[in-house]
Amino acid sequence: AGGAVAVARAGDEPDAGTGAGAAVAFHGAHQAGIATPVQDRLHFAAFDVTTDDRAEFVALLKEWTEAARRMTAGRPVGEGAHGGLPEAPPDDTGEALGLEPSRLTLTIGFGPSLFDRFDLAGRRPEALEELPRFAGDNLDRDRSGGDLCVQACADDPQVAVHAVRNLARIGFGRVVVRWSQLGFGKTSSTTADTQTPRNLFGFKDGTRNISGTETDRLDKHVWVGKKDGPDWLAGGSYLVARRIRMHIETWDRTSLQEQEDVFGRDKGEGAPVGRAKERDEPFLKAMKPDAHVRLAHPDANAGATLLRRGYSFTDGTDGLGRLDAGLFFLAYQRDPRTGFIRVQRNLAQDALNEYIQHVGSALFAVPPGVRDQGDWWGRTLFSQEA
Ligand SMILES: C=CC1=C(C)c2cc3[nH]c(cc4nc(cc5[nH]c(cc1n2)c(C)c5CCC(=O)O)C(CCC(=O)O)=C4C)c(C)c3C=C
Ligand SMILES: [Fe+2]
Repeated sequence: AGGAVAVARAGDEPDAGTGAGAAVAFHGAHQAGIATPVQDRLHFAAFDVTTDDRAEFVALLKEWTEAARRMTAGRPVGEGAHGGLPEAPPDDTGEALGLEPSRLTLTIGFGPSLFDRFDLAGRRPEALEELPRFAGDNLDRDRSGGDLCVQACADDPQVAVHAVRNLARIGFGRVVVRWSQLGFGKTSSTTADTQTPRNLFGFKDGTRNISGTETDRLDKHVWVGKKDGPDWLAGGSYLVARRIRMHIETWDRTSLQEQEDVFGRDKGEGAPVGRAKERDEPFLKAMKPDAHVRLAHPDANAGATLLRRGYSFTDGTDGLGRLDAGLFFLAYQRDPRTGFIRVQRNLAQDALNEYIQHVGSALFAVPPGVRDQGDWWGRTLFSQEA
C-alpha cells in the first residue's frame, strides 16, 4: 500500500522502479513490458472483437489506456472499488486494493484477424500473417490466434490477474476473451546482471537473451524501424506466443548426459559444451548436431536474434496422470519472418522435440508506446494523423 500511495502522490509519471513493489512508467516511445526487466508473474489474454462499430472499438482502446495508466501506477480503475453509487457495480473489482504496483506492465498487440475488420485491410503489415505450420505442431484452436492481446506482467500474481480481469470487464459487449494463460517462474531474463532463471527441465534459460539495456541490439532486432513499414508500427515490435507442452515425466527419466546433450549446455553452471562458465561464448561445433543451442544460435540462423520473455506454466493434469506443464514462450522481434519463423524452421531437427510439443500459437503486431496523457493504445493505427 505504501508503494501505491507514494506513486499516487508523485503524479502520473511514476519512475521506473527496480524494487518488486515499484511502479514502471507507462508512457514512453516503446510499450513497457518488452525491454522492461522481467517480472515474476504473467497473465496473458487474447481477445476477439465482438463489435462491428469502429468508433465503439476506438472508445474501448481509449478506456483501456486510461485504466492501464491507473493500474500500472497502483491506482484502482475509475472511481475505485467502493464509496460510489450503491445502485451500480463499482468501477474497479477491488482485489488489488492495498497491493503495491508490483512493477505491473500492460502491453497490447493486434492480431492478423483484426485487420479483416474496421476497413483496416490496407494497414495490415506484410509480416503480420498467420504463422506457418511447423514440423511437430499439434495446435489447439482454442489456445491459438486472437484479434488482440494483452500481456500483463507483475511481481504479484493478484496484480496481474486484477489488471486483465478489469480490462476484460471494461471490454464487455465489445471484446471477449478467446483464451488466456497464467505463467510463473520467468524463463528468460532481460537483465544481464541478475541470476539466470531455470525452466521446468531444470536448465538455466535466458543466458544469451537480449538485455533491456542493450539499445543497439534492441534497435537492430526488436523495434520496428521507420523504414521497415508500415508507419503506424514504427517503435513497435512483433510478438510470437507459443504454448509449449513439456513432457516432464519423460524428461525426469532421462540420463543427465542426454539432458545436457539435448541443450548443449551443462545442467549446473549452464556453460556451453567444452566451456567452463555460463557466459562463455558457445563453441557450436563441439555440440551434438541436433543440440538445441546449436540450432537456435544466431550463427545457424542468418543472425536471427529474439528477445525471449517466456514463463513456465502448470495447468493441472492431463487425465493420464501427467502434469500439463510447459513453457509459455513469448518472443519479441523486429520481423517474425527473419526472427521466430527462421529459427523455428531450423529447430525441426532439434533433439528437444522428443520432449516437447507446441500446442498453442499466436502472432501480434505490438504498436509503439503511449507517449503522454493525451495519447492512447493504437492511436497511430486508428487515427489519420501520425
Ligand atoms: C524458435 C525459438 C525457440 C523456441 C521455440 C525455444 C524453445 C525452448 N527453449 C528451451 C530452453 C533453452 N533455450 C535456450 C537457448 C535458446 N533458445 C532459443 C530459441 C527458442 N527456444 C534461442 C534463440 C536460444 C539462444 C541461443 C544462443 O544464442 O545461444 C537455452 C540455453 C540458455 C539460453 O541461452 O537461454 C535453454 C535451456 C526450452 C525448454 C524450450 C521449449 C520448451
Ligand atoms: Fe530455447
